[in-house]
Amino acid sequence: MNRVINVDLGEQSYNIHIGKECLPSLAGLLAGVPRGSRSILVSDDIVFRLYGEQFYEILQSAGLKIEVAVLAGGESCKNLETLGWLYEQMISKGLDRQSTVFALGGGVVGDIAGFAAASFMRGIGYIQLPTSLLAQVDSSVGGKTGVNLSLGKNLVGAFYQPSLVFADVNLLNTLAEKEYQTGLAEVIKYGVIWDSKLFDYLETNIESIKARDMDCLIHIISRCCEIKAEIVAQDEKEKGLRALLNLGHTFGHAFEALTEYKKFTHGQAVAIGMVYATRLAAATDMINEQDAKRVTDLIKNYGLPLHYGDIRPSEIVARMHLDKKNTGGKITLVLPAAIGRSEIVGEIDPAQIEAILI
Ligand SMILES: NC(=O)c1ccc[n+]([C@@H]2O[C@H](COP(=O)([O-])OP(=O)(O)OC[C@H]3O[C@@H](n4cnc5c(N)ncnc54)[C@H](O)[C@@H]3O)[C@@H](O)[C@H]2O)c1
Ligand SMILES: O=C(O)C(=O)C[C@@H](O)[C@H](O)[C@H](O)COP(=O)(O)O
Ligand SMILES: [Zn+2]
Repeated sequence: MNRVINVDLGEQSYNIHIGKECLPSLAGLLAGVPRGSRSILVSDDIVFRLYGEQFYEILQSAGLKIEVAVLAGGESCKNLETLGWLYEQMISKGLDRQSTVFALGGGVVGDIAGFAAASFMRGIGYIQLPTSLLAQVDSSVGGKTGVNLSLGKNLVGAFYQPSLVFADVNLLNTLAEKEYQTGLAEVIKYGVIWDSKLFDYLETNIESIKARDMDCLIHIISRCCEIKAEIVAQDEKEKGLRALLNLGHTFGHAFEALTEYKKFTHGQAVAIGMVYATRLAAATDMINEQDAKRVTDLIKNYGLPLHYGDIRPSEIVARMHLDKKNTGGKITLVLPAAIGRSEIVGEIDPAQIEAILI
């Protein structure tokens, strides 16, 4: 039986299905997808090679006319050029306003395909089929779609909700170790911002989680999706509360952009960002030393990096000024106050940030 979590957004509400070896149940969930028009399965090279045929057959067996578009994949392809290419594919393959986009892959595919769906012919339906841990716990839920610019992450995009999220945890068996760790960074984030019990669970079950025990994964993915659904239902467009999901991201996005999206995965950059957000919180007595140590130790114990390397602190702070949470040129950050509780703090002095970037 799949776990089902509802994202309660009025007319835009949808379900997240999470299960083990649950692919056969997907076809039965597609009743609402219009059959008269062509749909498109968007994926990346690696995922399509592993799972493309299987998903293609499931979608066909549900009576859909399916076209395919395969991106090169990786963070450096999450840009306007790839988006333009995808629009051309959608036009040349005969998609129309009743068409549906199926995003099969990690967060990169999900964010690009979601934004293509949001903007193609002013918006068509889309379904998230997340295949990475990061996508199953975070990016497939909540409707943030978009692409990067060379100046900064996700600077162009839309809030646009999918009609279904379907996650088969068994797909994670083929995920490279670094990509698995990258998803764990976002999982740790949920523990720090919202749920001390989840944080304890991550500390206690480290060996089973590292070994990708399926029951642990179902527990973690379900809990992260529940938290995200709760936050998004209260603040879909990030007027306030939703910004908590950005813990570590203002630093992390700067690390990613300054290394041309090549040195760190998103989760690695967020992990380092959480270390520095925690350091800043400790320096301003917002969090006690013991909790601050627990955050950094957990990140380290899951094999994630703790330092950004040889980027100049002044450049990091300059990039942090481009973050979408800022207003009037002042930096806003999410800082941890305790395990399970973080706060959105505005008007942070850039010199204070630079001082902890050691
Ligand atoms: N929209 C949101 O709310 C949100 C949330 C978090 C992150 N993001 C975005 O998500 C992106 C990162 O996502 P990601 O970590 O999934 O990266 P990704 O999409 O690049 O996937 C990572 C790598 O894993 C491969 N892969 C994916 N599933 C696989 C599987 N089952 N087996 C083997 N290989 C597999 C991919 O081909 C890729 O090489 C970033 O661009 C980030 O900004 C968005
Ligand atoms: O869903 C959200 O809200 C998040 O902030 C989740 C983040 O993990 C994710 O990386 C998101 O894409 C960052 O959003 P951004 O608005 O800072 O670009
Ligand atoms: Zn993120």
